[in-house]
Amino acid sequence: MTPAARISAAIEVLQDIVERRRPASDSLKDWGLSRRFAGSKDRAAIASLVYDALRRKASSGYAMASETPRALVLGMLAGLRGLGVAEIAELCSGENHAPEPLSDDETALLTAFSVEGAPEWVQADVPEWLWPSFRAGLGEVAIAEGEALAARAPIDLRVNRLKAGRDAVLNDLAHLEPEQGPWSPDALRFQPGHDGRGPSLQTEPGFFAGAFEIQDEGSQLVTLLAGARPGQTVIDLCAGAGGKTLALAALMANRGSLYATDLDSRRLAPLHDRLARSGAGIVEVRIPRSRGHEPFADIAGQVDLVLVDAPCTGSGTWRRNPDAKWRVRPGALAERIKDQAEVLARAARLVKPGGRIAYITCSVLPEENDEAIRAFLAKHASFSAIAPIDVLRGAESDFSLLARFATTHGLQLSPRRTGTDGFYLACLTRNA
Ligand SMILES: C[S@@+](CC[C@H](N)C(=O)[O-])C[C@H]1O[C@@H](n2cnc3c(N)ncnc32)[C@H](O)[C@@H]1O
Repeated sequence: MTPAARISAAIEVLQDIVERRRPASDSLKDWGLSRRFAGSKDRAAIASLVYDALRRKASSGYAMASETPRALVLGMLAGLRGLGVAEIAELCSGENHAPEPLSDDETALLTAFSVEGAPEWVQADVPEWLWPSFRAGLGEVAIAEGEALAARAPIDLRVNRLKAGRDAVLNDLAHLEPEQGPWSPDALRFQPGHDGRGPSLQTEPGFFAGAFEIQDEGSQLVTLLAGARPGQTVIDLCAGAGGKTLALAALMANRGSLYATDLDSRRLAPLHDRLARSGAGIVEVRIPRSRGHEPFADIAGQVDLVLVDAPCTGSGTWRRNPDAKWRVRPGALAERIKDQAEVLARAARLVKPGGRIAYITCSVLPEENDEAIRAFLAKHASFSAIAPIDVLRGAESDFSLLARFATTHGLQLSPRRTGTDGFYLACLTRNA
């Protein structure tokens, strides 16, 4: 397919997303299945165009005075990809599956492309209903934070200390030009290419050998700071596919007991292969038999660390999933706040006196972060929040520079602040 035909395809996919209110991944998959002539490179390029258009949906719509799929794609080409109006006009020839030629209005809007005077939520590309909360969480610079969350994300990997050293992995992947991650000693980073795609790390021999896992550096950092130590008893209560379980096993140097579970046992399925690859021998996966069943009743009140990687809106991961930004509904935030209270209360029953709960979200919204901790502390007098500065002091490496990202009870990371996804961590201790 020509670059112009890919743009037409992206407009078509966006039309399907809007008309049928479908997740972008579903529309892209169907498009690919029904257009067998499109190769994998075409499909990847079209997906990249669609996701880039979604990143800047509000600002492109404003600058183009329209939110039609065509306006969003044209606006994205100018606003995000930096194409000049002449280049866009050349792509829009109307011939050989290229988009129709630009109208006079489109030419004028693309020439003057600007979001000046737009409401703040538009400039930040954040849903209007979420803006007050986003602004409260990120303060004066919230527009710049929104812009950073609307940019493309790099791909990070975590070197698996159980299987390899950082230098060996750096060496093995030298052909892909890795950079050292900005914070974690275990993190390597790959910048996305011009088309938004990164290297396919999952086909590298080192990946199959378990030398590394793909994991955003923010996720690595909050796990590092959770405070797991070799020899401890640790539960990963919301383990999902186990990204943090694997990191915990490495931090514990494969010594102690590490348990993983999830309310939704289907989410744990990929963990078994990942565990085998990683060499994490201390992990026991426990599956709840029914809702309300506690698979850790036998060790309740005896656990050193309970990691609560809580279900949340995912607002900190909008760089990786721009579709989710516009799909999240107000009801979902209220639901997640209820889930967070429930899972924290459960963690409180498991942790021992003097032990710790590490509460994590991939969100930048205060309702799911400091507010959730405030509500928990109000109901659990036997717990106190550990001051963020003390959480940093307890880490194995010097993370003191992160102290400026402290909130009332925790630490807030974000693409603009730390160059990572937007993660929140608060540590609580059960008073002895
Ligand atoms: C943010 S995801 C976990 C991601 C995972 N820890 C990782 O690092 O890849 C949150 C998980 O919490 C689970 N969950 C939701 N409510 C829960 C509850 N009450 N108890 C335990 N897990 C819960 C969800 O099924 C989901 O898998």
